[in-house]
Amino acid sequence: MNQCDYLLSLSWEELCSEAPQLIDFFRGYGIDSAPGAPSPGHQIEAMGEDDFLDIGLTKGQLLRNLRDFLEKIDDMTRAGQKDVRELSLLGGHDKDGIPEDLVITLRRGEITGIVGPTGSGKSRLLADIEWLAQEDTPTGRRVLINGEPPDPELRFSIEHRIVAQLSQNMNFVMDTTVGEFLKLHAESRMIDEPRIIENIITMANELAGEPCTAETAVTALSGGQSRALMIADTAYLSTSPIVLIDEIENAGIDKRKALDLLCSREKIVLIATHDPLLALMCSQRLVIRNGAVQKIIAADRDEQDQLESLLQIDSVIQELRRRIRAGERIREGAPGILPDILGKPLHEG
Ligand SMILES: Nc1ncnc2c1ncn2[C@@H]1O[C@H](COP(=O)(O)OP(=O)(O)OP(=O)(O)O)[C@@H](O)[C@H]1O
Repeated sequence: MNQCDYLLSLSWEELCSEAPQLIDFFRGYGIDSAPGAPSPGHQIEAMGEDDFLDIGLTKGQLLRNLRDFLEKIDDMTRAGQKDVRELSLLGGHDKDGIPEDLVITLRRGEITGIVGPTGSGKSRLLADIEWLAQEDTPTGRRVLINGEPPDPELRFSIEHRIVAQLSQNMNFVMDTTVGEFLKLHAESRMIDEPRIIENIITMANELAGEPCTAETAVTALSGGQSRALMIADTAYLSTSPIVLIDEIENAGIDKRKALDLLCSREKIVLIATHDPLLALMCSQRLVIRNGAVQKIIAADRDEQDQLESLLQIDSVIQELRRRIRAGERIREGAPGILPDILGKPLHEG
């Protein structure tokens, strides 16, 4: 029995647990689980000429659409499982054409920072990865997946994208609510789990601090809330194993939680940043100058100690921000703020 015949032989109840996406497919043609209806297969068999006229298809076309739909589900499942274990970057040249001495392999669960002066080429490096460059971008770099050049299907496919990009622009133009937006995204991924939407909203609220609900209009989200929602959405719904982030420093979100979340989902994360905290949270950082990676610095114990001190200072800034937002005055010696931290000098390095 082929997959299509098998699914048509299932009862509505069995279908609900084995292939819930098909329930909506059948409903789209008015074939629904009415009381006493044994299975969609039986209902299709019982349909007369007039019924097919009503839905504007012949029985053959309906079954063909069903097969196409099943193929699409298979495709998406395969894309989600596409096993990207490693991402390698091979050097091209800097802005003056001088060769870039770079061979690096990034693995899942690793966060790599990209640092360097304004205009040095951080976003360009992210774009090279997004395009899975093959000496065909201004830098001449090559990107390998699991040690090999990616096949063209992977490079140019819209559905099978293995790279998710979180850009600096997070403006929504859609007139919809957070819940509907996430539902649409989940449906487009053929994921039918209402809990996932709840989890994404809960996580976005943990990251942003200012809560939104499923009923909040996406156009009413602040910059920080939108960024937090996109990060949580990427972590839970995106099948892309590689995540690129261009600057989250000004978004007012909990950066460490955001990185921990992406890391826990076993993604390969690259983040271009000017923020010392974010840079130090990475497992390693690429230092870019004049369009080329000049140095790779791995995180070490000393820097992790510095990070702990910086995080304390950051928590003071966050607390100041919270109090100022709440309309409070800031007084010297206010509990929990200045004296605790200013007495602790940073280690010199
Ligand atoms: N190796 C290279 N060869 C030629 N052009 C390059 C190279 N690297 C970067 N560029 C170009 O230099 C310009 C600045 O690069 P980019 O925008 O990536 O800088 P950035 O570090 O992200 O800057 P910012 O910190 O301001 O966001 C872009 O036009 C980019 O295409």
